[in-house]
Amino acid sequence: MNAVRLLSPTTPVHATIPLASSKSESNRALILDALTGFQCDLQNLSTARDTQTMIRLLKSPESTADVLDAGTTMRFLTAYFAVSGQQKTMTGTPRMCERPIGILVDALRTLGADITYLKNDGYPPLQLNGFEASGQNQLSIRGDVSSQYISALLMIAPHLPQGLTLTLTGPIGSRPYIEMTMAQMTYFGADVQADWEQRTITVVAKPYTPKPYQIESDWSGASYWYSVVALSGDEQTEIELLGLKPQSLQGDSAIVTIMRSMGVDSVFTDRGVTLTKRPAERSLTWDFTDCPDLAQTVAVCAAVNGVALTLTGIESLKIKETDRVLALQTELRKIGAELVEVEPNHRYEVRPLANPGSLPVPVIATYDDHRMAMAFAPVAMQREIVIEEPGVVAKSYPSFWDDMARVVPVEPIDEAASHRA
Ligand SMILES: O=C(O)C1=C[C@@H](OP(=O)(O)O)[C@@H](O)[C@H](O)C1
Ligand SMILES: C=C(OP(=O)(O)O)C(=O)O
Repeated sequence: MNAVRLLSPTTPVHATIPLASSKSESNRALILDALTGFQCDLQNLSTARDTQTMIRLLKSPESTADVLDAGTTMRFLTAYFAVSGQQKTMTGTPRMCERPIGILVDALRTLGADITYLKNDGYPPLQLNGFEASGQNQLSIRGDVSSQYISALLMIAPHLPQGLTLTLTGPIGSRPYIEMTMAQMTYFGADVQADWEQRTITVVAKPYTPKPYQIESDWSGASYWYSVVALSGDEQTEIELLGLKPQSLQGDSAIVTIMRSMGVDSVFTDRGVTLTKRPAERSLTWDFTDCPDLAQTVAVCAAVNGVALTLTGIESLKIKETDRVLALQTELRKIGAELVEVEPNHRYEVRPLANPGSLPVPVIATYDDHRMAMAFAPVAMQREIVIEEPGVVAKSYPSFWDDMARVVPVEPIDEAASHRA
């Protein structure tokens, strides 16, 4: 199977969705557990491929760690293997080998790691050759490329002989992910303090304390269900998402506020959150610096519902699973909208196409990016749509299509078979 056809709903939309658990929380918990010597009872770990890859590689005796396309797994494991003195080759998919890692490697080298690049400077694959603490405990690090470098360094910092003080330079992207890291470290007994005015984060040398830890459902995965409700034409639509809490470590819980403007009410219960429809606003401006993984969901939803959306803070999308800005620009045209960069300051607008003509059933390419597939799927609430390479969702939300089938008809298309016939 290499595509799915989604048809518009034929019955009222009332569904309970179990959701995957957070791969971000899971991958942090796994590194912190490893640093306690694997003594924690981690509950509700994600079934996401990124997390399953982390679990497999943490305990693998093999000398090559292939992280596939998992950014956090690459960045967190590089730091963990480096400071624990393991000799490993770190590699991944061709796209992973185009995603920068030089900022993290430079920092780890300053701390005492011996790391060499096997192909291109600044990018995987890498060879980790061992660790001898340099005694250095102060580092400056850019905050505007990926917060994952900062999270990776923070998590290993309690195990450095003199702890670590990071000074963040430039704008700080994805800050809630840094705060998630700090909160999970604190839970496991670390002494970590941020002074956001001074732009420093200080970690004391002190081992983690093993404890049980329960991982929350995934707010990034929840965003697609918000879009389903926003795009539903049925005023009685109701979707219950299990395992989400109002006070979350995940910055992507900002979807509650964004989607309030775009026509979705959220009511929290002791099981999770129930989504219903409310009147939508006609325009919205949102800065995605803190929640880059929501940008695709919101852009597609705005395009279909005719909300005039202005997006800022989406520069980091260019170095994720694909160039997500380019991918959105190409695929939004198939549903009659465009994403236009408006100078200055990297502002983008989602606008209806000037001359859409009569558009055929959109066939959406997914560029090895789970979020392209999941962001476009809710379009089915309004019109038939085909999503190519649906298996991409396994990166973060393997049961996505099963969950989607609770709401709309989902038909596999085997293109190879149709060509053979
Ligand atoms: O730390 C994390 O778990 C993540 C941080 C973000 O990456 P950047 O910090 O590179 O923006 C986010 O896009 C990614 O999906 C998960
Ligand atoms: C960007 C993502 O993940 P990562 O950077 O961990 O590959 C994502 O899940 O959208």
